[in-house]
Amino acid sequence: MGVVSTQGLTVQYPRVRALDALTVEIPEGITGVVGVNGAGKSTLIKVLLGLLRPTSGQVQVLGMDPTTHGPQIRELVGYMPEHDCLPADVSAAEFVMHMAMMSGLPRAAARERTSDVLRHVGLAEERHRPMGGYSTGMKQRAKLAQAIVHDPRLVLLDEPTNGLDPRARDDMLELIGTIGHSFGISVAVTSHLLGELERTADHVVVIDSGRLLRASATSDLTHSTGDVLVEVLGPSGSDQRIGQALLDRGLQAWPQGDKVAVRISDPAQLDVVRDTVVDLDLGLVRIQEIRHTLEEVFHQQGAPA
Ligand SMILES: Nc1ncnc2c1ncn2[C@@H]1O[C@H](COP(=O)(O)OP(=O)(O)OP(=O)(O)O)[C@@H](O)[C@H]1O
Repeated sequence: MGVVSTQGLTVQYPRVRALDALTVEIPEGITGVVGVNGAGKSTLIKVLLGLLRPTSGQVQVLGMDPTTHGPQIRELVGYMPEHDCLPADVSAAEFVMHMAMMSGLPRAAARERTSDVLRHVGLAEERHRPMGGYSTGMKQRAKLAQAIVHDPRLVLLDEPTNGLDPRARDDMLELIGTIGHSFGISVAVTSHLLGELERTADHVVVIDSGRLLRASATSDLTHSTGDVLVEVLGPSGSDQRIGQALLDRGLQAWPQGDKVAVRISDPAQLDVVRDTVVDLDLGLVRIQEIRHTLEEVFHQQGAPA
């Protein structure tokens, strides 16, 4: 069984049905929960934490029902809220330590875990400064630190890359990868950007208007296009030479940046590519499979991205 499973989960607000008969399984590992703003992602997280009672349907988080076992679930689950909710005049060290003790850790253990976790998220140096003076990226990392300080089995991250510049966003995604793959904490991370999580998430759940659009392993969605990208090392113009030589040998090839894309319909054609590079006395850097991006998959299907 997955870390989260829902059956026919419905949440009706007075005017909006935020979740509509949602049946989904979130397995161990890193799962991206993707949907446009208003799709119902935050509502799902609130139900999973036992903070919001569903109108109908069933939910299990780590095998427990949040409507009856909210406190037990919150002991084993970390939560990073979407919006800025950090007290401005408190330092990250004080705040994360406080959250660790709220989760039941004794003072000495809480202090040790706080210092470890702030180091993991890259806030070791700034940990004694009031968080009001932090950049958005630092605030997001402080929110992430409090979500994992009690070493949960599952962490729910609500739009952790919101408001970050591209570099801070990449750092955050890398950190999420480390939490999920090296620390062994399962992660459910929401995003309104379909393509953002494809390198980090093992699984993708796509929600649209409170309904499940798609749930599958990321690698199943981003399946191979059947084309490869060939990168060679040699004097300038080597990519054109290799492209022409491949065309001469009957392959379909076309330039892509400073590399050459080649259509492969038979695995033996990979040998032809390799031999052609050798015959031209060029260095073969890599032959790389070209995969569909998540955005391409969904745009082809006419689904929202
Ligand atoms: N407390 C509430 N009362 C009434 N309607 C709500 C409430 N919270 C959310 N909604 C509505 O429910 C729908 C789903 O909202 P939700 O916040 O779950 O979506 P989301 O996918 O997380 O989007 P966002 O990233 O913008 O928060 C939206 O139409 C929203 O306006």
